[in-house]
Parts: sequence; C-alpha cells; structure tokens
Amino acid sequence: MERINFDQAQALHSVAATRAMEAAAASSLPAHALMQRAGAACARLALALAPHARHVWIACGSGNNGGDGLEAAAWLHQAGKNVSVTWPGAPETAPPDAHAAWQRAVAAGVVFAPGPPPGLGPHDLCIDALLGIGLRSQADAPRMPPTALHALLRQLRTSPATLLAVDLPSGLDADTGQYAAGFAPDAEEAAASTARHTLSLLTLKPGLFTAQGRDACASLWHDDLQCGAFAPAATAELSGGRQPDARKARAPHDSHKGSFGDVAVIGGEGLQARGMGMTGAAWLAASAALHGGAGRVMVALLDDGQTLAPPWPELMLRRVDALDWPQVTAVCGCGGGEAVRAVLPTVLAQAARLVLDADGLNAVASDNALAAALRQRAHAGLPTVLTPHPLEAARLLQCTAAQVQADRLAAAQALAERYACSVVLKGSGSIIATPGQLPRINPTGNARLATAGTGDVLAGLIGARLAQGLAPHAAACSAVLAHGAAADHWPDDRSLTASALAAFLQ
Ligand SMILES: NC(=O)C1=CN([C@@H]2O[C@H](COP(=O)(O)OP(=O)(O)OC[C@H]3O[C@@H](n4cnc5c(N)ncnc54)[C@H](OP(=O)(O)O)[C@@H]3O)[C@@H](O)[C@H]2O)[C@@H](O)CC1
Ligand SMILES: [K+]
Repeated sequence: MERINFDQAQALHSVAATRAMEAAAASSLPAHALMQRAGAACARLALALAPHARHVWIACGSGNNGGDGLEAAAWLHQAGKNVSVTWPGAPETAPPDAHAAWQRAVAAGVVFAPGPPPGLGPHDLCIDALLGIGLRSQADAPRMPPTALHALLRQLRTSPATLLAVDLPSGLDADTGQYAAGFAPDAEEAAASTARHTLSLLTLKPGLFTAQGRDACASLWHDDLQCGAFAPAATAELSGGRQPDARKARAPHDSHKGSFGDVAVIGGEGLQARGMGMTGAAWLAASAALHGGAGRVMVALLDDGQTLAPPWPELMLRRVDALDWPQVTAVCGCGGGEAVRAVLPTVLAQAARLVLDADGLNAVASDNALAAALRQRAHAGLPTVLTPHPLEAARLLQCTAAQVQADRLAAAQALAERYACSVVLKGSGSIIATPGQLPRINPTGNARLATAGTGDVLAGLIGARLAQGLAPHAAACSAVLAHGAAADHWPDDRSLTASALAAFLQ
C-alpha cells in the first residue's frame, strides 16, 4: 500500500482496464481471494488511520464494493474493534464474492444495524463501501432505492468520525471524476470537517485526479492487492517528479542567449480599440517566458504603438511585421481581444512554434479559415500547443462547457485530434493531450491559481519550454507541472498574484 503524494508519476487505468486486470488476476487466484485482500487492505488502513476508534461503522452497498466493506468488517472485528455494518443488500441477490464476504462477517459475529451507532466521535471511523467502479450514471433501476443509499451517504459525509472510502468516494465516476447525478455533496456535506481518505484498489483511476475527483478523494491511498503483474496498458498517466529545468539540464557551458530560443508574445489589445486595455496579459506571458528560461523575449502588442516602453528592461518591443518567424516561438492570444484576428493568419502560417491561448482560441473557434490554418500547421511540421479553459474548449468543440467537464480526458483528446496538436485543458487536474501519446493529468496546483492572469503566465511558460527545444507534449507537461508547483510552494502569508507567480517560476 502506498500513500499518493501527488509528486510521482503514476499509471492510471480506466474502469474497463481495471475490470480487465481484475478478471486476469481472479482467474489465477483462489475464489474470493481478491476481495479478501481488498477487505484486509481496507482494515489495515482503517486501523492505522483511527487506532483509537471505539466504533467502526461500515455502510455497504449491494455490489462488490459492499463486499469489500463486509470483508473489512470481519477483519476489524477480529482485530478487537467494535464494528457495526449497515447493509441494505440481500444474501440471495448479492454477487458471489460479496455473498462469501457476508458469510464471513456473519460468522465472525459482526453486528448488523440499520444505521450508524449513536455517539460516533472524531476518534471513531466510518467506512464508505456503498459504490465503487460499478456506479451507473443513470440510476434507472437501482437494487437499493436511491433514497436509502443517499441517506447513508449523507450520514457518512456529515459524521464527525474519520471517513475512509473503499476504492472510490461513492457516487464519483472513476473515469471522469464527475459525480453521477444526485451524488455531489450538498453545501452542508461539503462543509463538514470530517477527515477523509480514499483507498483505491488494484489500480489508480483517472477520475481520482481531475474534475471533482481531487476534492472528493482528499487523502489518497493505493493498494494493488499484489496484482501489479496483471496491470494492462495504462489509460492515462499522472505527471510527477520535479522535471529538470531544460536550461540547466541540457545546456553546454558555452551557451549564449540564442541557445535558449526566442519567444514572441503577440497579444495585449490596447485601450483605444474597444475601451478595454489588455496589455497586462501580454506582459504577464512575457514575464513568465523570461523567468521560465527563454533566451530572449519579444512583445508584439496589438495596441497601435501606444505603449512606449516595456515594464521590464529585458523585454523587447517588436511590431508583428518585424518578427523573425522561422526563429520564433510565438505565444499568441493573451489579452488579444478582437485585434488578434488580424494577425492570426500570419502567426498560424509562419510561427516556427506556437502556443495559442485565450482570444486566439476564440478566434479560431468562430472562423473556419483560421481553424483550417491551425490544422495546416501539423501538415507543415510546425508544433502547436493550445491552452483552453473548459469554456474555450467547448467553443472549439462546438459543445457546452458542462459537456467538456463531463469527460475532460475525452474532450482534451478530441481537441488534440481535431486540430492535430497538443492541448492543455485547464482546470482541476489539467489534462495534456497529444495525438498518439498517452494523455497526462497534472497533479500540481491549487485554488490560489484561480486569479486573473495565471493562464497568461502558463502560456508564456509553455512558450519558454518550447523555445528551449522541448517537444510540444513534453513542453506542456513540464510547464503545467512547474506552474502548479509554484502555487503549491507559495508562502501562506502572501496572496498569489499572476505577476508574482511569473517572477517565481523557474
Ligand atoms: N470482484 C472482485 O474481484 C473485486 C471487486 N472489487 C470491488 O468491487 C467493486 C466493483 O463492484 P461491482 O462491479 O459489484 O460494482 P459496485 O461498485 O459495488 O456497484 C454496484 C452496485 O451499486 C448499485 N448502483 C450502481 N449505480 C447506482 C446508482 N447510480 N444509484 C444507486 N445504485 C447504484 C448497483 O445496483 P444495481 O445495478 O444492481 O441495481 C449495484 O448494487 C470495486 O469498486 C471494488 O470495490 C475489489 O474488491 C477488487 C476485487
Ligand atoms: K465507496
């Protein structure tokens, strides 16, 4: 068993891949062995998390997730704990593994009760074994009436006792990280101060790391039930480890500013165009490129020459028509407003490497010629990274942001395929997708990044990584990881601003 600290690369497996692993492992093990291992792992972690618990209450569903809970009940009872189980299932309809687990629990003398024991306190433990990977999104004909199941879930979530979820927090979709309809915690449940843990069994699932998954699983553990050898190919991977700064790791001593590439930030509509000055976004991207290690950073503002001097002396102002396109990694769109449309045909056709952000993405979404020019870049061998947030992704995919969020991995992969480039779909657990590559989920970052300008900083940092010679997928993964890590290491007593974040990068 390992605790997941979100700092190591991990292979992730979908429900289908997990089922394949389960079938392969089960075929070479004695009957019920996997569930016994699952129950034992759950009991071990329970004892470690709540060594002084007087009561352990286990709410079990009617499928095999509930079977894991029944197995754990038998183990914990044998360990001397005061265990009670709520199991609205029925032996005659339980799946075979769960039926065997029920028999073991009954034989061990576990107490069955319709609800939690009275007086559960913070030292006690609740175990959520209601629903695992067998969750159906549409609760059309649940064996256990949803009202009963929801009532148990509510008692688990609002109890003062530590909460351990078996395999998944019940109601969370293992593939997408979204709660099934009706299962998202309400305000009272979300505000409960219960300590929460999740023990993922056999595999780590993508949904634990993106969308609502991170908040749902809280502290995460993994046990492969000694079945690692049966793991099929990963569905996705979690980024991890401190990625080396491309400049320090790869550069010879005899380097000069040209060795680290030129980044040109193109954006920042001026105040005169529409009364909304957005040059700050371009400066933020430029600052991030500079601090992220680009050799030289130029800024081509879309402000009709109103700005006379850059805010940092290292940055160089350029007109768009004065850029040396074959040398340039363009970061285009940050604060670009409407003005970016006019320059996009040139940028898309000529920039040697490109990060397309914000208004650049919106322009492509609403203009077929620009969309075709974007796709054409792949045919011309020109690398591109798109950095949409969910609403921008929805515009590009002609769907709603809710549909994007409903399956972030699929949406990012669809975008990457459609435009033949790398895509960073921002949000909790940013997804990095590239045609022909395993998609990545980024584990770093936190709510402090939800402030204006941090997206511009990310675009600039990806530009720096591309300019330093990383391939688009690697550049995007490395930059997203570093951007989030900077927020994770942010001093508690300082508010995070985008300009300070840019200066904090490396
Ligand atoms: N077998 C093994 O070797 C191993 C299995 N393992 C464990 O098994 C788990 C998977 O078990 P599983 O496939 O039985 O599914 P599970 O998550 O219990 O859910 C099915 C139950 O939930 C119900 N239900 C579903 N959706 C619903 C909804 N929306 N609203 C209401 N009810 C809903 C559904 O109802 P029904 O469809 O029958 O009406 C059924 O009763 C896995 O996560 C892991 O914990 C591990 O021990 C490793 C070894
Ligand atoms: K569960």
